[in-house]
Amino acid sequence: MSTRIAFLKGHGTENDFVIVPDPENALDLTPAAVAALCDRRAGIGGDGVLHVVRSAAHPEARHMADEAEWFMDYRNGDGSIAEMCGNGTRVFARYLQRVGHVAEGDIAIATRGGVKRIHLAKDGDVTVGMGRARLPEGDVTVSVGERSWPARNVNMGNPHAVAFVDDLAQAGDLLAPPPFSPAAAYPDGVNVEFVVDRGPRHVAMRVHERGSGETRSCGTGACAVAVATARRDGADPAVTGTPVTYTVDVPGGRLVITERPDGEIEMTGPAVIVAEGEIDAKWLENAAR
Ligand SMILES: N[C@@H](CCC[C@H](N)C(=O)O)C(=O)O
Repeated sequence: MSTRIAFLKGHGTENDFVIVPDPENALDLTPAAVAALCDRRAGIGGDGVLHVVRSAAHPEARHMADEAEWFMDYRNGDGSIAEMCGNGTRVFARYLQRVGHVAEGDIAIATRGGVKRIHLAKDGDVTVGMGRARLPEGDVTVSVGERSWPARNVNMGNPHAVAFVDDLAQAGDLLAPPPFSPAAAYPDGVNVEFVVDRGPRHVAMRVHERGSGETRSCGTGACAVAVATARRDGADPAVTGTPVTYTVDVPGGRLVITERPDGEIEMTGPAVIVAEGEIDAKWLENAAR
């Protein structure tokens, strides 16, 4: 193995990622190695890792290789695997553009949540087709300390609980995952969004992400919030035949989410690469154990 492994660092509305290009899927990125890379003191630091692999070289993505050459093997900061990462898809696309794997315009990438279509402007925002939301039936409750709120269960490929609160400060320090019930609603854990109104079709949120803690933004979370807010507001594009757009402010910036009458959701926001460097392979090998 070479003694140096290339990496880049990027973010989308301050949801930040260590990008590890590994076209032939040669690296052994164990959960411990991912957690070490994401460690903000002893590692590089990030909410998660975007492992960049050719779809044809990854057992989970081979079936998508005809549609999308590149697979976003996303990992949470604690090393766990998640089905989807919305901000990650934008940053992943920006990386592919930067190194010349794709040109600006329309591209496709493979994710565990299926193939995602992305529109990549040269320097501007990136738009991702996020697919449809699923809204499983059943009451869900989330709590922080002594307070509890009813939450809407929204699945964007990954699970979300969306709670409307009076003030985002009610979410507290979010150092631990907010407890939820019933446990059966989310057998694999959940991302929890706390939401307040900011104006017509404009909300703000904070999020505690499964596997990463409180982050400055969550793209799938913002989509879940837009859909939950639309239904609360009595807006359903499938019924009215008219697209609905919400602006979702996150601590790290702003995302714009549109739900179309066919249920397809589009998310638009920034994606920035901030640095490139080399990882010491020996350090990573030790961290991987
Ligand atoms: N930050 C991401 C979501 C990442 C996955 C999530 N923590 C999970 O475990 O489902 C986003 O932008 O969507």
